Amino acid sequence: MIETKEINIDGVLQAAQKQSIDKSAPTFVSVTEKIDKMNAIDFFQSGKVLGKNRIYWSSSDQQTIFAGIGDAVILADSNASYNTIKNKWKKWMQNSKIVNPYDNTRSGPIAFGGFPFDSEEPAEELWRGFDGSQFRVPTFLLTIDHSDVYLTTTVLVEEESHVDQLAAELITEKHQLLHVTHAEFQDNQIVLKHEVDPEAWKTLVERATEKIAANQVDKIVLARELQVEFDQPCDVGQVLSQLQQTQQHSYVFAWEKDGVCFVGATPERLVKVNDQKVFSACIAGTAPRGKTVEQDYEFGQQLLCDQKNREEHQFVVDMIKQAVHSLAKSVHIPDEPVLYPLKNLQHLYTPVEAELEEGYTLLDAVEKLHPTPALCGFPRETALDFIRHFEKLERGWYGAPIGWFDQHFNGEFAVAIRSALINEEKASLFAGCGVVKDSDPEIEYQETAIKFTPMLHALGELK
Ligand SMILES: C=C(O[C@@H]1C=C(C(=O)O)C=C[C@H]1O)C(=O)O
Ligand SMILES: [Mg+2]
Repeated sequence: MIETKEINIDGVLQAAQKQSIDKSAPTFVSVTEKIDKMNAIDFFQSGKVLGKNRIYWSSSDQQTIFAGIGDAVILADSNASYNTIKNKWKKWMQNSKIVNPYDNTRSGPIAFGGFPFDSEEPAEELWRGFDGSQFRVPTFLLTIDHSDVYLTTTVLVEEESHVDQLAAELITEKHQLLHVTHAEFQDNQIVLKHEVDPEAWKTLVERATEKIAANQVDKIVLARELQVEFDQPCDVGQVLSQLQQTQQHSYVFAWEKDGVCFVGATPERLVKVNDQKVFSACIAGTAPRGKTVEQDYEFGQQLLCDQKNREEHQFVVDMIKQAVHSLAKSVHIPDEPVLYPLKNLQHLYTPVEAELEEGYTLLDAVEKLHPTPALCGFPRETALDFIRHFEKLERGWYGAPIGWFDQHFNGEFAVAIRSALINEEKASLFAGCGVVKDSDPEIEYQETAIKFTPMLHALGELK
């Protein structure tokens, strides 16, 4: 049984309404309480009953986990402007009533969402509804930070709001979410699998290598799609549970909108900012895991010495270094990459640490960094142009920044790879790879095939 500390939500809402009347503007109300231990995926799953949009985020070390239900406040911009999102958030924070007795910003009001991979690509068929940049502050947010568990309730109170009714609704819904003893999960089963035109994709890789050979560009990241069908609507909670259990060292995320859910387990941090300290990461260059310890070691050593993979990696390091230097000081980047082991494959990894210059925020860093050569290529504009014209896939939020920020723009964004867009009985999976001058289309094809596997297994691939 979960006991929450008594907070007089009625009283807070009434005070907020007074504030709304005084300012002739709605008030952003956020109330945080500490609660007993609760499993975040159970919380996510219980949100299904309320029929509201859900979000999920687990940091790659699983020390910070969020699960959110409902849209209390939406920050969106169809042009995917970073500034618009920043300004909208600042405005809400100025018109707010925040009750958070805990000295932990992850427990207060937090916005979750993402920017598209390419702000100039319209959201069409597949990504309908995911146009532009979109963030939301969930009505109910469960935060698990190390061993502390919080529940933050957010609501807008307007001059005309019926606060008694609002308070009653929130209390009922909160009860429904917190008092689930057994969240129900359903096994997913893939019944159909379709790779979208692999031959055309290999031809495209060849075309990219020709462009590289002609010295028009150095690296282009090309992605492809794999479509699957289930025997019944896919249970996203079950997918998250699988990803969380199997994909260590990965950010596990879900962002649901009107029954369509973007889900993934990505190893790639774009940027994290905490009290002006910046952490970014260069992840590019890939090898499979070995079947034995010896073989695994051998593959790892080969990867570390492999010219082609080192080149793929170095473009990312050089660009991130330059971007971070433009808004931060005390930049620390090791000279050599190390291995980043995942369940099915291993990458070359170079961590980046720095201190953000005053006046810059997390969103400035995201804007500067995205898209890195890990997802796009180098030089950026030429690679982007190639992707726009020749890649068949509608990328949407694949390869894009997805993450969260708090009241003071502390937060974290990951790069949304190793991901899938789930729409009831159907899902599309995405995987890409860095094409450089020595790329062989067949080998790149196999690399993307391995990148699909974690998601395929989590979705219930037919064994
Ligand atoms: C593009 C993806 O991954 C990127 C490409 C990699 C590569 O080609 O070696 C490795 C990690 C990421 O930088 C993806 O997983 O979809
Ligand atoms: Mg590669």
